[in-house]
Amino acid sequence: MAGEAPELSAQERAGKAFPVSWDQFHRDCRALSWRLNEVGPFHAVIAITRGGLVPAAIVARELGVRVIDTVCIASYDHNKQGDLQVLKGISEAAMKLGGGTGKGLLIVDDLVDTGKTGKLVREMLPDAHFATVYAKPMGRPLVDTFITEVSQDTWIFFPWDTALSYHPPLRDGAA
Ligand SMILES: O=P(O)(O)OC[C@H]1O[C@H](OP(=O)(O)OP(=O)(O)O)[C@H](O)[C@@H]1O
Ligand SMILES: O=c1[nH]c(=O)c2nc[nH]c2[nH]1
Ligand SMILES: [Mg+2]
Repeated sequence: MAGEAPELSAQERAGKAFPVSWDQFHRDCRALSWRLNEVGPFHAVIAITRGGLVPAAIVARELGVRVIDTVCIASYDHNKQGDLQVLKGISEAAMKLGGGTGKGLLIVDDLVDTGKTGKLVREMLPDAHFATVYAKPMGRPLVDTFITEVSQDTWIFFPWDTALSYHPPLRDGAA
C-alpha cells in the first residue's frame, strides 16, 4: 500500500555486517574441531543443510568421521525467516547409530541465530552434541560447542553467499 514502509529483511534489521572469508571460515572450523576432539568420539555427523554442509565436511575430516547424514530444513527465504519446513529427516541408519536419541552423534550447523532451527533438530536428537561455528545470543543456549559469538544485530556473510566486489573509499570524492 502507498505510504507503507517496506518490510525489512532479517539482514537489514541486523544492521551490522560480519563478512567471513574462506580462509577465516576454514580456521574457525579447525578451531571447532579441536574443541570437539575433546568431547568425541562421534559415531556420525549430522549436517543441518545447507549451511551446515561446509563445516560438517571440514569437522568430519578433522575428526576422522566417515558417516555423514543430513537433516534438510528450510526457514530463511534469502534473508526473511518463515515457518520451518523439514524437507528430509534424519536417516534410519543414523538414528540407529545414535540409539534413537542421538547419543554419540554430532549435529553441525554454520550458525545459530534465533535458535529455531537448532531447537527443532535438538528435539529430534535430544542426546546429540550440537556444534556451530558462530552463535548469536538468542540461539547460544541451545549450542554445546561454538567458536565465535556475534551480537544479535549482526548479519554473518558466508563465503559461499558472497563475492569480491568494488568498495568505494571512505572519503567522498577520493575515488
Ligand atoms: O537460528 P535460526 O534463526 O533458526 O537461524 C539459523 C539457521 O538459518 C540458516 O539457515 P537457512 O534457513 O537460511 O538455510 P540454509 O542453511 O539452506 O542457507 C543457518 O544456516 C541456520 O541453519
Ligand atoms: O547468512 C546468514 N547469516 C546470518 O547471520 C543468518 N542468520 C540466520 N540465517 C543466516 N544466514
Ligand atoms: Mg541453515
